[in-house]
Amino acid sequence: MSTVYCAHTPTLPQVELPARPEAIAFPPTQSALIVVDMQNAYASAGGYLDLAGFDVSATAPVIEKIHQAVTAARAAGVQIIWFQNGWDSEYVEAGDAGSPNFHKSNALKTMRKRPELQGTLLAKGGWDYQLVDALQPQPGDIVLPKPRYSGFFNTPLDSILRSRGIRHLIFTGIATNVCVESTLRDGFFLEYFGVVLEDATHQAGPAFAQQAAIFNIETFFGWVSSVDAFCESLQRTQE
Ligand SMILES: C/C(=C/NC(N)=O)C(=O)O
Repeated sequence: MSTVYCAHTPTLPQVELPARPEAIAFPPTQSALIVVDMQNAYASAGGYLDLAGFDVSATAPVIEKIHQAVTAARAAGVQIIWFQNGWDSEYVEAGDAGSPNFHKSNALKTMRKRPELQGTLLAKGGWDYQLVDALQPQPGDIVLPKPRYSGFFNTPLDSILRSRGIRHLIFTGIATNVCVESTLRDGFFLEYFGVVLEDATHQAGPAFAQQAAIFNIETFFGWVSSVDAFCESLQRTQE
């Protein structure tokens, strides 16, 4: 089966990553590994998703897979970008009743239902907002706060990427069907090549939400691979 190459990066050394629907090549120095919202809110018992009734019992292996992907990517010169989703503790950035986010955010809805949680969920400075202890940024990584599901909306992400010549985005994190898919889709419209490492992601909601997101990405917006394939491909190019 053929491999997809970006026509604008032909002279750089390329990593060939086995993926679905076909292999994709990317130059490590013009690629970013994006870790989406690996905060206590999304990955820890007692965090927002858990309190809102979503199952977070299977996030430990995802954290481990992300750790492996980040370590391999960093060693290969891939830019690491950590997203952190949330708002100021007064929730001004979340929007008021004039914003659909006010009505659709399950974090905001949970706090309206349980006023004792007000000011805790996804609030900057709090435990819920923090990245999980096992995944911590290192010098040279970029940490990007974002106020909505897509990492491209109202953030400097596009400038950060374009100023570094980055065209390839490799996605990990939670939730596959919300912030991962939203950002990958926006990236597609902005001419970024998006790959998701599926075993380093987890959905918010039932298993079919993961399957549908992966189907959408594989079929319409990007490519799907695994952490082992990613690490092995990077290793091969460094030998
Ligand atoms: C449901 C949800 C998902 N966020 C994400 N990081 O994918 C939310 O923020 O409410």
